[in-house]
Amino acid sequence: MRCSATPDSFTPSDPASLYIGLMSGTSLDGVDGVLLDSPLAGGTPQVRAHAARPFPEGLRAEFLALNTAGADELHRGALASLQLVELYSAVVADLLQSTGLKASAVRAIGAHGQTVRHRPDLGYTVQLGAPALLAERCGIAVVADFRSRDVAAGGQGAPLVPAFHRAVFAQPGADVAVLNLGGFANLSLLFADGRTLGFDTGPGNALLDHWAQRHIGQAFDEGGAWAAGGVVLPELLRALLADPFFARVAPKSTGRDDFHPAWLERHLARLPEPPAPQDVQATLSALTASSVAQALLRAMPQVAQLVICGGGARNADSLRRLQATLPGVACQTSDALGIPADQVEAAAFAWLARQTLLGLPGNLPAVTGAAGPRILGAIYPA
Ligand SMILES: Nc1ncnc2c1ncn2[C@@H]1O[C@H](COP(=O)(O)OP(=O)(O)OP(=O)(O)O)[C@@H](O)[C@H]1O
Ligand SMILES: CC(=O)N[C@H]1[C@@H]2OC[C@@H](O2)[C@@H](O)[C@@H]1O[C@H](C)C(=O)O
Repeated sequence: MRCSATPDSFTPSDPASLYIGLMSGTSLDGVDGVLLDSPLAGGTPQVRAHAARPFPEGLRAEFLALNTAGADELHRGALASLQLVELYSAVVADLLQSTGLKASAVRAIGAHGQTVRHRPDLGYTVQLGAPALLAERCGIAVVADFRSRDVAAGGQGAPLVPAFHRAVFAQPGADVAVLNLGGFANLSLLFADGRTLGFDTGPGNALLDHWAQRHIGQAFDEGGAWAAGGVVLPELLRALLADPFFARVAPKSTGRDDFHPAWLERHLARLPEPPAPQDVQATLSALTASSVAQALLRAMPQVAQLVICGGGARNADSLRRLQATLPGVACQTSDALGIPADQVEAAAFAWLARQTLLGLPGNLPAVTGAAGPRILGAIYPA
């Protein structure tokens, strides 16, 4: 368990301003939770506490397996959802304990759930979880299933974080881009004139994690040190970047349905000889950086600032490659702007739960392509 809170006990901005956000993302590393203080009167939302718990290995493996067709999926998915709630409840308990708050002080929990399929092209997206059980366990209202309403309105259901990125990272008079480097990567473009755009750019860490697990037996490449010692294979990089997803115009979103180990294997099999695994890791890292840079420069050529969040912000090799592909852009992690990189997504889902309870839209139609703004999610009362 990792847990931190603001050092002194705090008084919330107003009695209805505290929300918890729980994020278990596509990299399948575990659950991040934050307590967000987002005053009714407005003002920039503040993270007051953070807690994180890793997935037990069995649950991680089961969620990974549930990303592809398999036997008895409904039963297995239901059981995995119940296990996820155990982890979610533990993170909520950690947050309450570290802040000394009672459950009744928290207005709602925004629980993302675990994405196991994402097919907006077919009209659905699936985030596993058991929100009724979470509400029962915690005694706090839960908002869940954030993406389906946007998909029902013809949208991609993702990315949903751009509106929150605008609330916390926009700077008056500046064009700012925000990159979430999770299992997959997405950009938010915060234009100085008030417009916000955003889309998924492709793989973030998911393929890097897969390759590191397979060849060095580690869940991820710590600091990107292994990738940094490899040599980028230009022919492979060109072939990977030729995937039609990268050229598609937004709105667009992606996930393990599109970029998976078999996709990589198909490309590797076409090389004249088997590459050194470390060079493949370097090439995958270059793929993330190049796909982000290409998409960013196409959509916001004048960009001068890039804020990086998500666990990939802890990968020095990824940061170095991003900076090298974007020489004119000042790249910094979100830590420098007040929200540590691994807390931003959880904070976004706390904020989205707040939007829902206040009867406000959470999606941005210009981002997702939905027919209009929609109040997202389903509410499970305390
Ligand atoms: N110290 C580190 N060195 C290198 N990589 C790291 C480090 N810490 C985290 N990561 C990377 O970040 C990933 C986790 O990122 P994060 O939690 O933001 O993803 P996620 O929320 O699961 O994904 P998504 O945003 O796609 O839903 C890990 O799987 C790993 O690849
Ligand atoms: C379907 C799904 O879970 N998508 C995630 C995933 O992880 C990154 C990228 O792909 C993004 O589109 C989205 O998450 C972020 C938090 C979002 O919705 O903004």
